Order: sequence, then structure tokens, then C-alpha cells
Amino acid sequence: MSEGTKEAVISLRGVRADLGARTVLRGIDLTVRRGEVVALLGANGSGKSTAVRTLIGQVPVAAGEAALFGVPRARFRDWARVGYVPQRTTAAGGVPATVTEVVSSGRLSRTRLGLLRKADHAAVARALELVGMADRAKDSVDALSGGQHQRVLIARALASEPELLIMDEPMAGVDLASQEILAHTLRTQVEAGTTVLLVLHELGPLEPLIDRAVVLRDGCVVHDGPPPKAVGQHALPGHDHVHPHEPADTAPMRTGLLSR
Ligand SMILES: Nc1ncnc2c1ncn2[C@@H]1O[C@H](COP(=O)(O)OP(=O)(O)OP(=O)(O)O)[C@@H](O)[C@H]1O
Repeated sequence: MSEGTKEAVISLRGVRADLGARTVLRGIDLTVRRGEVVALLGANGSGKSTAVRTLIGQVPVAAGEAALFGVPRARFRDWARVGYVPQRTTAAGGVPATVTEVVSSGRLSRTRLGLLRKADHAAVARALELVGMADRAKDSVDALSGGQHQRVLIARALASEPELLIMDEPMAGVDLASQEILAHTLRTQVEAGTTVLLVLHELGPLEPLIDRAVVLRDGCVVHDGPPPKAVGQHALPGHDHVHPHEPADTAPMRTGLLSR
């Protein structure tokens, strides 16, 4: 089957979304087909997180259509097929859970009545192994570094063995060692055929995995096609950048894709 005819796992058509009085998405189209790895790029505030949150039902669709696996989002119930890693916040509260508890919570969608059986525990252990956190299974998540915490959140998303993985800025605030582990984890998922939508600020170490980039600006899609060639934010179209070793009067290149 050619890319064009594969099942659309994610489909947004003319989606508008409002937050408070503000229209944040102004009619965006986004298709991710089975097995694709798509990066959603754009400047701060361009609407990337809102687009993802619209998909998973945390933000209402004000106009247009959103569908997952061909099912209109409002009727979609099969959440075990979707792994979601939210943007990491540093806010901590309540009783700290252990690493295993957090990852197990990602498996609940596959259980009946929330009871974990042998196969579920095995899936949780596999997910921890994948992100290199098996030796921290019993630790409190409070004791982890930012990068380790992110690896636990990704293990939670992988615990349900999802067909679609959606990650919001998975590399943000993550140390280099964890970034490499995450890139490796993602590569393993992609090789196994998982469909992936990544919200990214820069392509960074994930660049080789990405098939297509969709760039948002001010709630609109301004690019949908091959990812920018070179690695990193500096290579993104529209990044205003002056190298420190360049003469002071060198004008930054502005293509306007990412800048607001
Ligand atoms: N509750 C809210 N009410 C009104 N506006 C909001 C609300 N939450 C977010 N916004 C605004 O919506 C816009 C889009 O936010 P969103 O988080 O989707 O952007 P983003 O592209 O993911 O940016 P970032 O990279 O900073 O996460 C931002 O300008 C933000 O300030």
C-alpha cells in the first residue's frame, strides 16, 4: 500500500479550537497515516499543544472534524490504542507514587475493572525495560531527575502497547543521556510499526526518525511536508538567527515560517 492509501490514524479537518475567548486553532488540517512519524513544529503559542489536546478530547472542537482511527473523536472509545505523553510539568503534589504505580496506570485501559493480570504486569515491566528504568521500579517518582521522570511518563504511555503514540515535547528539560535513551526507545517503537505524532520545539536527536513535519503559526498550518534537513531549531525555516562569530550587521534570515 502506498503512503497515500494507508489508513489515516489521525485526521483533523478544518479544526477550530478556542481557549477562553481566544481562537487558538483557526481551521487546521492534519493527517497522520499508519506507520508515519510526524513532527508538529511551531513557535511558542502557535497552537501545537492545543492541536494535540483537541485530538485526545481535552479541548473541544469548535468547528471542523477530528477523527482517530477513522472514528469521529466524540465517538472514539478505544483509548488503549493511544499512548499520550503530556507536556511535562514540574508541579508535584499529593502522595508521591512509585515508578511502577505510574507506569501501571498506563495499562489500566487494557484491563477489565482495573485489575492487572500477569500479562499486564509483564507489559509494565517491558515498558520500564524499554526506557531503561527497570532498576528504579520501586523508587518514588519524587526521587527522579527530570529526564528520568520523562522516561517514566513515556513508559506509562507504552504500557498499553499503543498503535498510536502522541508525545508533547518529549525532549524538553531532558538531560542528554535520557534524550539518547528516548530516541532509542522511539526508534524501537517506529520499527515495530507504531504511528507517532511528536510536538517538538526542535528536531534534535529525533530528526532521523521523522517522515514529515507540519508547522503551525498562529493557529494555522503553514508547512506540511519534508522536515527541514539540518538538525535543530536553527535549521527550522523562519528561525531568526545570527551566529555570534558573524559580523554584527549580518541580518538574520527570515522566511517567516516559525516566527510570529
Ligand atoms: N486557558 C487559556 N485561555 C486562553 N488562552 C490560552 C489558554 N491556554 C493557552 N492559551 C493560549 O493559546 C495559545 C496556544 O497555546 P499552545 O499551548 O497550544 O501553544 P504551543 O504551540 O503548544 O506552545 P508552547 O510551545 O509554548 O507549548 C498560546 O498563545 C496560549 O497563551
